[in-house]
Amino acid sequence: MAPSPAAAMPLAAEPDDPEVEVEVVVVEERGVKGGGGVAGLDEVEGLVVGSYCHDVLLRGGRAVGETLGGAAAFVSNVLDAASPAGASLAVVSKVGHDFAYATAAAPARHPPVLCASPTTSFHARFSDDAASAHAPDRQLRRVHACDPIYPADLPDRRFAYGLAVGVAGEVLPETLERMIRLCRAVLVDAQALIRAFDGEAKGGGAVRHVALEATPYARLLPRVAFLKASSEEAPYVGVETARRRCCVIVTEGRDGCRLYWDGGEARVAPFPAVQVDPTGAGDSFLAGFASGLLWGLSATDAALLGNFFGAAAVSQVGVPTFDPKMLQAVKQILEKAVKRPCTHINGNTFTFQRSNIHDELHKSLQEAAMLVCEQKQANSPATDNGDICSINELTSLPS
Ligand SMILES: Nc1ncnc2c1ncn2[C@@H]1O[C@H](COP(=O)(O)OP(=O)(O)OP(=O)(O)O)[C@@H](O)[C@H]1O
Ligand SMILES: O[C@H]1[C@H](O)[C@@H](O)[C@H](O)[C@@H](O)[C@H]1O
Repeated sequence: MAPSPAAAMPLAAEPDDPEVEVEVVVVEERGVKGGGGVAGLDEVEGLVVGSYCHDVLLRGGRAVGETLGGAAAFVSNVLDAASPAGASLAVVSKVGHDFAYATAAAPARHPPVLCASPTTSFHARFSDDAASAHAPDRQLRRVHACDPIYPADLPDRRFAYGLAVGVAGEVLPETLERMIRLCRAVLVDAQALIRAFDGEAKGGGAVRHVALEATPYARLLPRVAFLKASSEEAPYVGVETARRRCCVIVTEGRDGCRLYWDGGEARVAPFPAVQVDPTGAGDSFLAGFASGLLWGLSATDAALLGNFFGAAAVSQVGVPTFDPKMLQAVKQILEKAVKRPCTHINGNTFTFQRSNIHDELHKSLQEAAMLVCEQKQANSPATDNGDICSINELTSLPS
């Protein structure tokens, strides 16, 4: 998998920023010491910033499920499961005293900060006719909003990479800027930047989108490595402008995803899934993608891992539990595929183009994806992932 110089892009560090220069040296030293994990990682730490939340799923006017939500929960779930040995994670998340999932796997591993305000909560109203893969599959209302995450809430140390994954406007522009200073490479979910909330009248504020260019986040884009948006969010991101500043990934539901960088683009094929709940697909995609970069894959190859975990996420309600056999199979595939003992997050540049192992990697992961489908068929609908109530109408959520 030789890096392609034509498609290489420098990391988003400001050359005159002394803080960032120090970080480059420290992380590269860690990376080349090697010998730790399969991809040669030795203590590569990631930073995930975004709050856990409560999700209430509604259909036909009534609640059909209540689950742990928040991109940080889905993202840390995938990164903990799929990263190579030697990679660790710090999660900065805020919840209120009413938080119902402190003992669920992700928050138990990465405890949130407790605030006086209530836990962020969303009502997701599913329509009966989400026919197109690109149609909005649900209407979201933010019912409660926990405190924002301030720059001072971030740990005062350096990270190999960071994921800005707010759901309710909690990642402030100054917090993203601090992340950029602390992390060698930052990956951002557009939903953290472009969500606005209509009047918080009774019943909460409907989630809508604003143009990224009109937000204070826009000026930070040249220092972001990857920006992920769903096809619904893409028009607000302005892909043609944004791709000149960073690599933009647009997820297209069951159709997979597309990557756009300055000078090229690629389509990455999806994996089969039995969809029961689309919530968290984008979050799981982004984390799968980041773990692909950690394994040393090019961006287009890493997007395969994004599609893989996006598909796995829609197969379960709430934060998914992965079959250990499936995870073992995925890691074996990656160990076999990745020969070079380095990670692109630790290198000086990212490469974007598909490598010559892309198709083979897709085929092998497809076999592992079948394990997810088999697991789904073997399990009864209720999953043990911290649901408040079990949901019997799972298959009636739109597919
Ligand atoms: N039905 C599906 N079958 C297979 N893969 C899917 C399906 N739905 C989603 N995915 C995978 O998950 C990725 C993200 O999905 P999608 O584009 O729907 O994100 P999203 O709208 O941001 O999701 P959410 O906001 O619910 O987290 C897709 O790019 C794809 O790889
Ligand atoms: O739990 C979900 C999930 O994190 C989604 O990605 C986000 O769009 C929703 O707002 C949130 O409720």
